[in-house]
Amino acid sequence: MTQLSPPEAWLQQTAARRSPDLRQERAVRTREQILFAAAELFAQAGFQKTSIKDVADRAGVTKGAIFFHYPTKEILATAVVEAHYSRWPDLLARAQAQGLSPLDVAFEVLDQAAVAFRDDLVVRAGARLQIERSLIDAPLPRPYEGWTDVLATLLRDARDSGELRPGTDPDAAARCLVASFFGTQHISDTLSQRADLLERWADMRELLALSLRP
Ligand SMILES: CCC[C@@H]1OCC(CO)=C1C(=O)O
Repeated sequence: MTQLSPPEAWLQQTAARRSPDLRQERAVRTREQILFAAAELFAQAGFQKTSIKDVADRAGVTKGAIFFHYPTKEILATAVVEAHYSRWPDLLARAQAQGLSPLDVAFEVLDQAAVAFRDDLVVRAGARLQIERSLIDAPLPRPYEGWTDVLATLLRDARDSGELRPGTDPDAAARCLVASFFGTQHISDTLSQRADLLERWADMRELLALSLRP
């Protein structure tokens, strides 16, 4: 007697056969589910204290499903760090779409980054993994350089439009902005899990604006 598939399983198989995209959509959803579960655990416990089983349990999938999408924990951590950096181009585009001056775009994008570092789980996880990068045997993206380049370009535009204090080196100022933001979010994370980040960043931002504007 042939074992009949239960109607639900059969329907799913039929649907999958009918629209291969359904299988692909499900794979994309599973991949995202795993990434967010990993981000949650990496942000809370860090790389070494998070196991693939922990991620599987949190995502509600099997370990096999994880290894299918992310063959190693290092590859999974790299995907989280890459997702962290993938947030910034949209943030910059939104800041640039507001018709602000170059210097005001620089501050706006960092203001919004502060909100993301406080509220966005993937951003928080990526920041922690970068701190723990020496423990992760994988070629993670180099930290800080992307932000430094973007801010240096904005500050060069600010200089060229007379918006920067005369004699200010845009590249040096960009490095100072990155170091100031990094240190502010790191101290806030250590002391309050970033609960007070917006207030701390507002204090730092005020001092930086005073030193950068003519
Ligand atoms: C904007 C400051 C730099 C930023 O702060 C935390 C972190 C994670 O490594 C960063 C990066 O790599 O760009």
